[in-house]
Amino acid sequence: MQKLVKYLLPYRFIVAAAVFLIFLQCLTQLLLPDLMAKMVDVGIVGGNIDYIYEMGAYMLVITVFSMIFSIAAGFFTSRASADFSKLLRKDLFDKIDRFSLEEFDRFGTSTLVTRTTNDVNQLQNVIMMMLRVVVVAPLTFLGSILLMLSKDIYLSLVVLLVIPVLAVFVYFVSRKIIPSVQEMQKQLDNVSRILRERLTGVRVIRAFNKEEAASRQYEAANADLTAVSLKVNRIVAILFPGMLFLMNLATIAVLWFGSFRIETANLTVGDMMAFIQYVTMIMMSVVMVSFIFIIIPRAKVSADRILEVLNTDDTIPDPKTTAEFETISESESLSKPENISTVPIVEFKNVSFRYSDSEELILKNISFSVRRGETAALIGGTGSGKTSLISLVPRFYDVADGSVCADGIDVRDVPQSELRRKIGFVPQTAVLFSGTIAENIRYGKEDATEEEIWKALEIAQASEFVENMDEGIHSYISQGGTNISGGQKQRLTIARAIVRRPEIYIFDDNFSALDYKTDADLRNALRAEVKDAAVLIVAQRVATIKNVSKIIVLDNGEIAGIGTDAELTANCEVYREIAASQEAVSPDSSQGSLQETESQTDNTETAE
Ligand SMILES: Nc1ncnc2c1ncn2[C@@H]1O[C@H](COP(=O)(O)OP(=O)(O)OP(=O)(O)O)[C@@H](O)[C@H]1O
Repeated sequence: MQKLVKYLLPYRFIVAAAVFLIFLQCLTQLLLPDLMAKMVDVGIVGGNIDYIYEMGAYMLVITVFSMIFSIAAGFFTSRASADFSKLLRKDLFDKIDRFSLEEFDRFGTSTLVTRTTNDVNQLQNVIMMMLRVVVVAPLTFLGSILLMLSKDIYLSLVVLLVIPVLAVFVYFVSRKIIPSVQEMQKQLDNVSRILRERLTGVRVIRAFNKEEAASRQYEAANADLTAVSLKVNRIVAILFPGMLFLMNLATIAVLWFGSFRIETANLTVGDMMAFIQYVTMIMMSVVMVSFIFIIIPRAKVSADRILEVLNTDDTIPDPKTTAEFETISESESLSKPENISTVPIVEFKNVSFRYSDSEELILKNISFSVRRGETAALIGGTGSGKTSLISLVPRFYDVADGSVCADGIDVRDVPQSELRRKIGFVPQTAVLFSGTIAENIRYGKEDATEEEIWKALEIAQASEFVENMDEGIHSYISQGGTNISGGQKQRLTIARAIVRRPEIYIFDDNFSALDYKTDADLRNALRAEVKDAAVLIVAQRVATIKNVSKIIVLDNGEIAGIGTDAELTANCEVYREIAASQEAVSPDSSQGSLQETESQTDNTETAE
């Protein structure tokens, strides 16, 4: 937890001011019992009304000051703790933002959300309390004891005997809380994970009439969380009445022994009343410390969870010494075709790959290359490794063996931002963010003009439906793109990649969600636009990739064949099987074949 203290350092002056004000407030509190004792002994017992007024006025002024110090300290502590959590949340967000997909897979999204929100809030609350307690508790404790001793040593011993009993009680009860608090945090993660899945999958749940099963699962998780919260609260419920009991016991002891001391020694009634106040103050400081015992373990759990994120080493770091891509301007590259066709823009050299959580290789010995102006289509059964393969190009994951090169340079040797600048990636699941269509498209190119946006939409076959929207490209997309159709969403994500004018387009099975005509129109428009770029495309339908010069057939993580449709039909058993299975289930598949819709010119230059 100490490691997180650095987040308070920028606010050290605010913290210092808060601590100083709390210190002053504490001193004023310690003055009051003695003034009250004097008021009782001289004013009440001695019948001196003026003295009562005088002491009363002192006490009033001190109380007002105490209140002012307390309010000002409150402002400063809340300021420091709020700023602390703002800074911590920012750092957490920045760290998570840099995570590779491997870390996302490892942590899971819901726990990252809880850590950035709930756990940071826990720490914020703790800091607010701690700033007060670390000053008030020791100062009140020691101050009260010294003042007590100055009045009557014998009576003080009675009180001092009760304190260790209280401390031992607090220690043992608090120790019981720590594991339960850790468990509570885990259960909270579980509830938020289930809630998230249920909410995002609400359509599937309804379509399959699984509401009951879903609510049973949620109820079970909820019950687990309730059970562990109850356990923690039960312990807390024992702690406070227990402490109160001991406090009352100490007060009774002071009254009992105090009455003897009044008779036998020279203890005054006022001093005994002050004694009772000191006892209360001492006990309250112990209560405060015990409260720390409860909140510190909670905060420790939160701090550990936050530090786990902050200390996670990037599994995909940028290289220390970076290579640089050769910049070939567009005009140059177009005018010198030899420049652009000799070095493959994407090359896989004996690549093997596994996810960090599995032993098994997902890709084995993959070698192929794609040149500028060339399209390569990946086809293969479900789970054959197509998505995994294309994820290696933007370096979402690192290879286990071999290498992936972009423009002749290993992707591990260039900064990721440089690498990704070359790539227009369209993920399998269309993801849009809350904001306007233009804002979403500008994720691809920050400074894209409206003209460029419309052009990209046109190529992606999205301009028509955007035109029909009330505010065109300034129409608002609600969270996750729920106010547009799945196909429309998909086309917008394609436009987002196109606006970037990348050198490498990667489409992860995005066209199979479109109808055949839109699919064909989009490919035609794209082919005309991306003459200079390489296109890597995951496809499901053989019929739509017949014109592609390089079809890569994946089977169980291995390349089963590379070639044109004709070559593969002649030589690749897996390809024939895929084609045959699709013809068998889709008698009209030939209608959508690009052979019929595309005018093929040069089979090395076609965009799928
Ligand atoms: N993040 C991950 N962690 C662990 N294993 C994964 C992960 N993603 C995919 N896999 C596994 O890797 C294998 C290949 O998955 P991949 O998604 O690459 O296949 P695919 O060919 O794209 O499938 P589909 O056509 O269904 O999209 C599968 O066995 C899958 O279970």
